[in-house]
Amino acid sequence: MEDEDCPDLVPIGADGAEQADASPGGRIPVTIITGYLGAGKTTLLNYILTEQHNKRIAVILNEFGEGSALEKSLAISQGGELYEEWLELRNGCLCCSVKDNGVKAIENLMQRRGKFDYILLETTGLADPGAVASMFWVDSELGSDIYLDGIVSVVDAKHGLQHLTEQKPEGLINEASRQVALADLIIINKTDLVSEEELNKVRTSVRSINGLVKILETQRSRVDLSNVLDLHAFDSLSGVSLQKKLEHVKTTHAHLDKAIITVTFEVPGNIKEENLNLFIQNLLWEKNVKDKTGCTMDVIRLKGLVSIQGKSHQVIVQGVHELYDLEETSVAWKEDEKRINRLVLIGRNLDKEIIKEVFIATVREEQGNS
Ligand SMILES: Nc1nc2c(ncn2[C@@H]2O[C@H](COP(=O)(O)OP(=O)(O)OP(=O)(O)O)[C@@H](O)[C@H]2O)c(=O)[nH]1
Repeated sequence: MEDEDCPDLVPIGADGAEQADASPGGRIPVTIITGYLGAGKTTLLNYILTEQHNKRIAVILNEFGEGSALEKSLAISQGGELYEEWLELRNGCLCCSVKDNGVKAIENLMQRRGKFDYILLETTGLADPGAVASMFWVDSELGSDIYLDGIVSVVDAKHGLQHLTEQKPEGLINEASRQVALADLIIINKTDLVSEEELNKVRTSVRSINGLVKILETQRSRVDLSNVLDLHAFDSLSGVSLQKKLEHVKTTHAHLDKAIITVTFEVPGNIKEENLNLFIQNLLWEKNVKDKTGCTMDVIRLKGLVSIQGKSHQVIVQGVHELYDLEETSVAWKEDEKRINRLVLIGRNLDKEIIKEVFIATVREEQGNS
């Protein structure tokens, strides 16, 4: 498919002419919608596009088939008119294909800047949303015009448990679990198809993977859009809400061997930025932090608020796979406030005590100083 086939605009609202308020800095948010096959992603997309929210939304559909490129159409009826949106991303290596074609598609979209103010990107049910997120989170050329707002993962209430608990051969990750691990919002959909007991099991399973994520339960992917759009999950604006969340997050326990879990810990005191970088790089890049059995701790998502020496405000730590970022938030440390570092890690082979020990050892020099 040629460049001009990138998604067109989807006018939203009574006449489609009104622009919503610009995002901070005039940048356009990107929300990644992920979830296992048939969970209800397209249903969610259609719901968002047809709800009233005073935004003009561009849609990217990212489909990969078995061995050949697929294309998919999405027809949106709005105000009696039918808009058909197309985007085809060529198949091949998943990450490269997503990256190359995705950036190109966005570049094309950017040329129409001003005509839309939100991007929704639906990944295929088998995609690693982390690879897609990395592309939007760090690309420096695009960084100034768009930003990753959040990852929304739809879970099928009926089949989700089976997908989440499916044992993969050694070394392979369960994609459904990874999608839950990376999510900033989980929508458990199709609740009409399950009993309360079954729903509890799915909810428990989701929570055991991701102790931080907000969970909504619904039918036909109908959710209050304020929970889905403008999450600011990857920028320092989320610092305020993250603080409360971190205080309540608990370390979870694996239901299965090798399952993805959430680990959280607190360490008081100020730390040096370079020591924090060292800790994170050992974990995410060098991968030299091991569990008791010698397995490498595999961190998929990292979030935290820390107290960096010389900084008057809390610093937010964000990580997705091997990428991470530190950014000062608008939350100032109060004069009499106890300085503290809180981290949440989601991944495999995580051992809370070992990670905490490694953290303390890496930042030790600065403990107790202010
Ligand atoms: N019973 C029931 N069916 C639903 C619900 N939500 C969506 N469906 C149906 O489930 C099927 C799959 O929904 P989609 O929105 O296409 O799911 P998807 O995640 O986009 O699917 P893929 O793109 O194939 O991965 C469709 O037939 C929907 O109509 C729900 O809450 N309850």
